[in-house]
Amino acid sequence: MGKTQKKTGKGRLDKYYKLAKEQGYRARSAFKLIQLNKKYSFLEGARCCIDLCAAPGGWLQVASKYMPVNSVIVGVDLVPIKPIPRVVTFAADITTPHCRNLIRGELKDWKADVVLHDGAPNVGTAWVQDAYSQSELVLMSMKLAVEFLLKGGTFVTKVFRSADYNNLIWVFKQLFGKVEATKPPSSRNVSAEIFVVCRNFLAPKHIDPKFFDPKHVFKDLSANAPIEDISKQAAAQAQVNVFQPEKKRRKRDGYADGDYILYKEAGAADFIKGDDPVGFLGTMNKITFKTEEEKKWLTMEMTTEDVEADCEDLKVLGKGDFKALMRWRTSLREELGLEVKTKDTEELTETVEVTDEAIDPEQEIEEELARLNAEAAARTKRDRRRANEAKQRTIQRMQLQMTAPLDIGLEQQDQSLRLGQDDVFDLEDTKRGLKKKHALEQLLDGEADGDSCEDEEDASNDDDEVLDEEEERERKLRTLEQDLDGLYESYQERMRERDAKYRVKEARRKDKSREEWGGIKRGGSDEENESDYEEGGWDTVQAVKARIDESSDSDLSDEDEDEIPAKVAPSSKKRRAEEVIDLTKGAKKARTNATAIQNGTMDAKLSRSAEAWFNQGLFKSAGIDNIEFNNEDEGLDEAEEDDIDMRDASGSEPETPEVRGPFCTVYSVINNKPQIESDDHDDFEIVPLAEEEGDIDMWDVEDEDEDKINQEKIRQHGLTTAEAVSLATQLVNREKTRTDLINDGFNRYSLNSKDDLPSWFLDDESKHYKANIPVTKEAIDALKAKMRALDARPIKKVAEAKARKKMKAAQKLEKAMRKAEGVNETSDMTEREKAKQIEKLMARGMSTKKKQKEIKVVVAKGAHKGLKGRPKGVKGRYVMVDSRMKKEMRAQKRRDKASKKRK
Ligand SMILES: C[S@@+](CC[C@H](N)C(=O)[O-])C[C@H]1O[C@@H](n2cnc3c(N)ncnc32)[C@H](O)[C@@H]1O
Repeated sequence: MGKTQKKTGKGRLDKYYKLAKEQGYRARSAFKLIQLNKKYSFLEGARCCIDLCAAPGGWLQVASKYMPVNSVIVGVDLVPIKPIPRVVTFAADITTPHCRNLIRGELKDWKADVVLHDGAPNVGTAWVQDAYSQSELVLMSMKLAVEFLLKGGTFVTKVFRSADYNNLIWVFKQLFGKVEATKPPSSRNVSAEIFVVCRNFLAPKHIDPKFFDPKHVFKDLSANAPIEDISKQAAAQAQVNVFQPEKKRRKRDGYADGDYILYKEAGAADFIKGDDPVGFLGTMNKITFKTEEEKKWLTMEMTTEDVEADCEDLKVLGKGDFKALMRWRTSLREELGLEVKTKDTEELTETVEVTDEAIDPEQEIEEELARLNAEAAARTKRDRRRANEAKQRTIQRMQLQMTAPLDIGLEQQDQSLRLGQDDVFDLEDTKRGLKKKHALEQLLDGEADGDSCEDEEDASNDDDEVLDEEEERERKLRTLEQDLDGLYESYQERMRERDAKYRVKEARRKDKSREEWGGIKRGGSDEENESDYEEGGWDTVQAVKARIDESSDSDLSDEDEDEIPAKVAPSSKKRRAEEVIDLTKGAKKARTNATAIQNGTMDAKLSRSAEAWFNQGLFKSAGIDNIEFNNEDEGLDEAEEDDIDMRDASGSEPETPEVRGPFCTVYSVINNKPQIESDDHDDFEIVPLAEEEGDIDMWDVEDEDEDKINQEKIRQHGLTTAEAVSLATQLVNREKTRTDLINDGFNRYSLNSKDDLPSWFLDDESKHYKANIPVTKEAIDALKAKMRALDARPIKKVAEAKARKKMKAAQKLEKAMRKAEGVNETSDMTEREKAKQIEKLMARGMSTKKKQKEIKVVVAKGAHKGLKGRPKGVKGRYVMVDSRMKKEMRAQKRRDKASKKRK
């Protein structure tokens, strides 16, 4: 019972239902159109679309989303549709001329590029009748479509697979160039619906009206096969229904013709005494107890309340209920003497086909041997793989100093026990257990119908299954993960398509993630191999692990250890030299900006030691381009400052460009990249890499030059996060040393295995699973001050306008001065006149007042009366006024003048 209800109840609330809710579509059917459009792309280029049978409006929402902005969308349905932006809707029956007129009125002489039809008549009558009216509705919608469709247009319709299906397709093919039937993934499998996409409307001049006449297009249902044939067909169908009640709704191949009545009742006697109880249960809705004999059966012991309830409505029964009814029938028949017990058992077991062919015993032994061999091989393979995995894990832990050699034994013990490493709660195992138990119960019950036979087979195969269960589980997990990955990708894709904000966020996140821990950094690399050396600690460890495996579990040989640094060393120098140049620039900036807080607000907050640091000559001496920082935590070595110039005159690189300074370290820490250093000298300790690049998992580093980019960013904007500022301050104040920071870089967040983890999970982790770098109050205050300073700055346009004004004033002044010089040099003027003239010129040059252009007032009288356009003889700007206005203006001027004088 339960199963059937699920399909109609919560079972219907599938992922598309949830997606529709999530994305604001009114109906899950919206996804059908989305998927159809994805396949055939008919909406993107359409300028006019008619949706027939559009309520509640899911398809209209999709059309409005995917069609160009100015397109016309019209929706019609029997029931009114809630308004949708830029969609016109009507409530009308699509089979009526009224509906046609409404659409015509809306479209005027426009033609539609797409006509959609997802109509479904109101169900309730027999299915065959429903199918018929559905097909009829399709025909009607096609009639409307061809009337409004543009040549080359598309008609999308829903049809049900019934006897009329082929006829409909034939008609479509007469009118459209391409006709394809498809079932989008969002259409439930249990539904017989299919979508036909008819493209390239041929727009023939004359269309035979018979194409739209259901009588001609479809078969006459009344002229069907005789009733006995129909009932036989129904009975055959019913067999399937009884043993697989959950499948009884599958009607994709169409229903038996002529089976008009949906609700059927029959007496219990027909069931008990009839020859075909299974067919009976499949076709009937109810078993009645009307006759005296039947009523007597009701009082019998075997007719339990459950049986009675089951008889009430056969359509809602599950497999178990049908079995119960069959058992009831058998026992009643025994009671009535219609059947003897042995025969009954026979009957029940007759569905079990035992194909007991004579098997050669030798062949049997060989087969058994082969099976056992295969079993043993599989087991050995599995054990070996597990042992390898455990070994790799141990080595990795040892490398990270997480495991003492003593632990190894413990782990191996765990491995041998295996139990401890399995999931405590494994659904699959539980299921299998239940399955076995069920099979056992069935055997004890002695049930022997088709299904129990299946179960028995299952039980007998269980031993074999145990062998493959591990693989099976892994396979399932893989499939599940792939599915999830796929879904996640499509989710991201959708988000990207829909949401510009999301794209920006993603881009920002990627930017940010670049600043996060990128693994153990190598000192440098060859140009061409640079990207390989960008890899992180985990990959490096992985690579080492791979090598260890290759050299059959032995530690790295001395040879290997020597070999790799030798390979890397020359390029590392070059790389470091490049960093020096970048860093020195960073340091120069830092000098002026004090720990890269460019506005200097941080200065006040810095401790004395920090001040001392920034007061060093290094920061004060202007024009220093190349500064070498000492690699020691103690700060700059005076002696080494003399060796500041890293490049000789020819620009060639220095031999030993050993440069690491606090800013470099801060930068590394901001990037969360610990750099492994040896204690005794300044060079990096190179963590050996595997030779085979293919073995190395790449980090998600998108830009090979990310270090440079980040350094550039810091140079331009300073340290922008509170974490970075805190670390920089701590470093400068000697509260932390580089070694501390490097050690901090190895945290529980940085070296997790990323093996086989799905991308959606990694994405999520990269957002949230990271170390919390402590921030100080001072750092936050400094950043706030920086932001305040930024806020206080005028906006670009204002600044530009001011600058323009300033420039113009300067130009004016310059011009005045030039003129004044000219006046000064003239000989035909007295000194007094010259001085006066120069004073005048300079006053004009200094004045910021704009000379207002004169506007001529023209009175609209005489020749100018009623004149349109420029009056004759008037040049420049003018304004037409009537004489009154002119007088008033003159009076105003007089008054102004008088009041000025009085002042
Ligand atoms: C499956 S729904 C359509 C869902 C719609 N495509 C959506 O996405 O929201 C079928 C619709 O067909 C409508 N319908 C059935 N017969 C109709 C007719 N003769 N004229 C207009 N609409 C009809 C029903 O009212 C029902 O709303």
